[in-house]
Amino acid sequence: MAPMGIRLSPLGMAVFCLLGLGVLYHLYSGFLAGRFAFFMLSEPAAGGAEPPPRGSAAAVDLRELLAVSVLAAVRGGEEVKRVREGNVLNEKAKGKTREGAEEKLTSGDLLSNRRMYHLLQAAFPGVQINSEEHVNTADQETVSWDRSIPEEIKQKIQPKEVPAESVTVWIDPLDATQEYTEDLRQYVTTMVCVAVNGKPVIGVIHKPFSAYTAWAMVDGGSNVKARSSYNEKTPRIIVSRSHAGKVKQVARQTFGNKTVIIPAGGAGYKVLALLDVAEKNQEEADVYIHVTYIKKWDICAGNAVLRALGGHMTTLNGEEISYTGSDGNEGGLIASINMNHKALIEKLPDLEETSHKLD
Ligand SMILES: Nc1ncnc2c1ncn2[C@@H]1O[C@H](COP(=O)(O)O)[C@@H](OP(=O)(O)O)[C@H]1O
Ligand SMILES: [Mg+2]
Repeated sequence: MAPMGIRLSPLGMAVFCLLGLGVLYHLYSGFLAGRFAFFMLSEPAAGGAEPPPRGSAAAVDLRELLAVSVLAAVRGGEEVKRVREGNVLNEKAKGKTREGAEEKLTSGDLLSNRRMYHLLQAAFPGVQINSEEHVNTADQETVSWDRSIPEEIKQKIQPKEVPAESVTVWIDPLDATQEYTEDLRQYVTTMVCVAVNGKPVIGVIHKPFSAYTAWAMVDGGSNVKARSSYNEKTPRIIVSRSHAGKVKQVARQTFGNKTVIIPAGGAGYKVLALLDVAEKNQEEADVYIHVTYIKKWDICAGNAVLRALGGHMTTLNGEEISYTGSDGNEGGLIASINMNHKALIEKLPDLEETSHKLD
């Protein structure tokens, strides 16, 4: 039997060619070409977020967010400094911590918060912003961002888009308020943190009284680095001076009675103490430990900076802290860089047991 042959009529051939041309045109100019170009140009988003379609209204560029975060920390810091130098703090008590310490609020906190919040909110209206102080939305401060990106950020950081809904920004308009009221200016910082899907990705820590700013972005770059060495055997431990709880006992139980303990104000200041910060009023330490309850705006920026530089900040049980949802962190914290963080955690006493023994 002869093999079956397929014969196309001339009309069939023409239809077939037209269809082929249509497919080629679609590939060249349309949807797929755009998608291919996007994947060629961008790396996976920081924090594991799926990259949104390029140019989509719901996308935000992390490099732009970093630039605005630095600006917000600096502009907020101007208010913090102005109020302190004017000596009219209007100090109030806004409540008490769980341990019974008075939580203070000053005009420095409120004016800095107002500036930082409105600047970030106007630049990124689609992004969730959590700030330490209450924001009066009717009281719109018009601080706008001129969209300029500082040269150093442009050189070190590539644009990186993520979906706006994956981002949570945490603002601390004045860290170390207690020390601010005592005029211990060296401890005071303003901080901004950007979390993507709960992971801290961008951290900015600014010292308003010495015009020093540290920033870092995970998988991006930074203007600050780790020190060249740390003392892992007998680390100097930096701890809170005004919300200490049992941290000194925990540090001594872990590292011995001779351990050097440095009490200091501010979570931002204590993270900077672990880094190479050329600042005359900055102490140095090897590990930062905090045992009482603390809020996420106090620790997110430091966590992002440490993570970007290869360090760690976890709860005392070694769990990562998620920067979405509730604003509190219950599990204490331990922060280190260029050390075996897991080994540090294993050395810590069982906290439940410790708190019974120490009561
Ligand atoms: N037990 C606690 N409860 C509530 N806030 C706490 C806390 N311990 C520390 N903090 C806050 O964490 C920041 C750093 O604390 P410390 O200086 O004691 O290390 C301070 O933030 P603010 O100054 O921004 O309020 C402080 O209020
Ligand atoms: Mg704070």
